Amino acid sequence: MTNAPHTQWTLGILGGSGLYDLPGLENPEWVSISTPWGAPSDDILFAEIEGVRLRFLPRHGRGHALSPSDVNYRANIDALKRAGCTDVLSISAVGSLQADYVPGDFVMVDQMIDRTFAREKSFFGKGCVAHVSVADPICPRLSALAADAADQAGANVHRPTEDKSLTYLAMEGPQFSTKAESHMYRQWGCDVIGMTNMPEAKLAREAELPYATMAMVTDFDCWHAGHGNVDVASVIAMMQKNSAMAQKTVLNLIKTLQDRPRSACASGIETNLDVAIITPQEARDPKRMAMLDAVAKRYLAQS
Ligand SMILES: CSC[C@H]1O[C@H](OP(=O)(O)O)[C@H](O)[C@@H]1O
Ligand SMILES: Nc1ncnc2[nH]cnc12
Repeated sequence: MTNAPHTQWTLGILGGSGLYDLPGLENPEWVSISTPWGAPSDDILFAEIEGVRLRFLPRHGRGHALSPSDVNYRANIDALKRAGCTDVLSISAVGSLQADYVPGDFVMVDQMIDRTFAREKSFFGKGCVAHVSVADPICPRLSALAADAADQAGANVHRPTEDKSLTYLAMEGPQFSTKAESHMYRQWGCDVIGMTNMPEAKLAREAELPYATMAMVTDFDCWHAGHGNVDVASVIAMMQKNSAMAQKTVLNLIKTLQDRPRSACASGIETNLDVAIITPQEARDPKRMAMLDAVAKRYLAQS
C-alpha cells in the first residue's frame, strides 16, 4: 500500500514577500514543527476550507526576518511534508524580464534556472546519495489548476505553451541584479526573476512533493528604460495591491480541489525516488536515513 497515491488533497502554500498570512480560513491554528534539518521559517498555519486541508508557511517568517539566503529551504519542505502536504504551491513576487508581463500579472512558470550558490540544495549526500530529475521542475497539474483559479479570481494569467516555456531565474541576492545581469538573463530567454524558488523546487522534488510556482509580477527589474529600477517599496506596494487576488486564487483553488478526488500525478513526481537513490541499502548511513524519515517516508517503507 505504500505506493498508493494520496486520495485527499492537503495543499501546502509557501507565501512569499508580502504574503505572511491567509485570512478567512476555517479552524486556523499556527503549529510548530521541528525537523532534522533545523527550524522552518515559522510555525505552519493549519486550516481547512470546506473540508480541504490547507497548510500555509510564510517563507521569510511573519516578520520577514529571513533573507532569501537565510531561509532554511530544507526545513521548510521537510516541515510541509511532516504537516501532511500532498502538493505545494509557491506564491512569489518576481521581477519581469519581458515587456509582455507587467506588474500585477501572474506568470505560471514551468522552467527554472538556478543561479543560487549559498544554500543547502539537497536532503541527500554522504551516507545516501540520490540524483532526482528536475528536467521539468514544476508539476503541470497543480500549475494548471492554480492558473485556472487565478483566472477565476480575475487575474491576468500567463501560461506556458508547447512552443514557449516560461522560465524563472533564481538569483542569490539579497541585492537586486545589475543592468548587465538583467540584460543577460533576458538574452538567455528568462521571463521572470526571483530569489527563492530554487532550491525550493529541487527539494520539493526530492521530497516527492508536486510543486508549482505562481509568480506575481511586481516590477521590471532594472532592464526597462521606461521604468525605474526595482526597489523593495515598489515590490511590497504591488504585493499589497495584489494580495486580495492571491487570497481569492487560493480559495478558488481549494474549491476546485474539493470537487475532484486526488489521483497520482501523471508525471511520476510522487515516486521519483525509486529511480534516484543510488546508494545500496547496506552502504547507507543510519544517521542520514533517520533524517530522511519524512522526506523519503514512502520510499523507505517499501525497501
Ligand atoms: C522584497 S523584494 C525581493 C524578495 O521578494 C521575493 O521573495 P519571494 O520569492 O519569497 O516572494 C524575492 O525572491 C526576494 O526574496
Ligand atoms: N526584480 C527582482 N529581482 C529579484 N527578486 C525579485 N522579487 C521581486 N522583484 C524582484
